[in-house]
Amino acid sequence: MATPAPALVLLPEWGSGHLMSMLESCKRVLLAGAGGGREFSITLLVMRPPTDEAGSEVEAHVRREAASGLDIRFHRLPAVDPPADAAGVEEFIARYIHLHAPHVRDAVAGMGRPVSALVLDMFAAPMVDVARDLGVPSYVFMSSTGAMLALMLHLPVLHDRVAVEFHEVDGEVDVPGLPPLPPASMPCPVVDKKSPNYTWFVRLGDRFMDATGIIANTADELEPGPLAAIADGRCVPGRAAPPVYPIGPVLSLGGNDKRDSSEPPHECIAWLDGQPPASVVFLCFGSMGWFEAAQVVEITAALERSGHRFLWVLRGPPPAAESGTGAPDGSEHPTDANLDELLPEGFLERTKGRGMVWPTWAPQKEILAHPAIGGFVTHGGWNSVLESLWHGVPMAPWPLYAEQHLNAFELVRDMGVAVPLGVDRERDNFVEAAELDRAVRSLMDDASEEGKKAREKAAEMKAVCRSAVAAGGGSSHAALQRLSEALHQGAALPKK
Ligand SMILES: COc1cc(-c2[o+]c3cc(O)cc([O-])c3cc2O[C@@H]2O[C@H](CO)[C@H](O)[C@H](O)[C@H]2O)cc(OC)c1O
Ligand SMILES: O=c1ccn([C@@H]2O[C@H](COP(=O)(O)OP(=O)(O)O)[C@@H](O)[C@H]2O)c(=O)[nH]1
Repeated sequence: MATPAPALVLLPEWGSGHLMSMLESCKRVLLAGAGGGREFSITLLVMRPPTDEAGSEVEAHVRREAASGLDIRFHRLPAVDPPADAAGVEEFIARYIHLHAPHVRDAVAGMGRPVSALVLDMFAAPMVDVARDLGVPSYVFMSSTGAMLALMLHLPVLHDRVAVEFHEVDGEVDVPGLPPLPPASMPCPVVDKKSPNYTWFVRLGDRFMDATGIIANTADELEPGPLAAIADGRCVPGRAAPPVYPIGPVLSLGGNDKRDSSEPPHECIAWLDGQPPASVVFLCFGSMGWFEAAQVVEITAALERSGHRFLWVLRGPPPAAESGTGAPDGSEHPTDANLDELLPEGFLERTKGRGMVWPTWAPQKEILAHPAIGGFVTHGGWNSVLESLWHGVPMAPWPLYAEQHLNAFELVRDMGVAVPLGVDRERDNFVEAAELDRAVRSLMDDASEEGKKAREKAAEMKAVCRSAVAAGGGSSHAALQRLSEALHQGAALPKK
């Protein structure tokens, strides 16, 4: 009897940005392997998400992927009780995932076939120990930037070197491979060293070092500085980091992404069809972004003043925002906005013909692909950034949560694909109307030198992204081949 194809066993965090980006990346491994005579199968370990909303999203992904025709199996892990005493979101996620360790162990041990990798979400990195005990390789999947990866690997070193809070540092924070970092660009989980979130991030960075490899949704040419720093062993002096495989950009597909060509276009797309090329600024803030009424007023004032055409995805507060009882994993989604309540009187009439406000989930990838889009005001989530770069759209980053302040810094200062937007981090990332107006003009005005540079750089990055994943010489394609080979070589039957 033929030996079954070795398995890639995936343990994603349940959030769509993490789960789909890991799965899409591993599907590429599957397809690359099949082309090179290296067969793999995928088994996705499904944790019961901590909220019903996340549960329904995961189920929708499972149903769709089960019907994809690829060799993807789903293994539901037994439910565990969520930690009741977690003080922060990242702590909650990491601890909740870690409680599944015995079930992950049982699932991998019982695969009944060689295992090429236990592929772990960044929040699941401590489970490299499970893989080691079973004698199978472990890979961390980094759904964020190479810069965030360099920072996380370096964090245990920074922890020893920098005794004070980062905002108390005199000057900037040095992370190998990055320009000196203003403390205001540090990611949310590390801004308070007394928080268990910080402790977890130090621990996660440390455990990344014990993985067999790291799969990253980025490309060598997009982030040469941080990726070289990691490869040269500069992030943790005296210790070589695991090999990093930058196989991106992998654009993650969500549930609403695939439109049948026989369907009429989405309303946003139909509206864009009537706009001149590169004339519309698109504003959209990820799966969790929403604004208080006072901020909405500032945005409307800026959009009225700038005079530019706009498509604005405006969402309302999540149901729990009023009661202050958010989801423990921080994943509560905004509601559909009530435009009559949120927008100042007369705004829609005054901007009629040149502006559209869309109050619910929008087809962001399709929108960014539309020729009418000339710029993107984005929260700077890494998936949104990759989608923007894929289509050569310059950005103005408005970071809101997670690692997005770091992403914003990298986009403006390192990659040059974005114009800066002044965000007041002390005031819940508030942006004044005058500042948004200035940034939109800078991004969109033909005469703006700053915008011109960002547009040119974004166009360059579009070419870079596409050539990186191209067969026959693309750096990400080559990384995928190296990864496929390493996975093929490393396959081992789990020890019982
Ligand atoms: C990458 O660094 C961080 C990521 C997160 C984080 O946490 C999270 C938790 C959930 O339960 C559901 C989620 O969807 C979710 C998403 C999330 O980060 C997003 O990940 C994207 C990449 O896949 C992207 O980079 C976005 O910018 C993120 O918003 C949290 C965190 O600390 C708060 C991180 O440092
Ligand atoms: O109205 C929306 C809002 C978001 N997205 C998609 O949701 C993902 C957001 O991921 P990102 O990493 O940018 O941010 P997160 O939501 O995880 O913070 C991206 O693929 C977007 O295209 C979308 O399609 N429509």
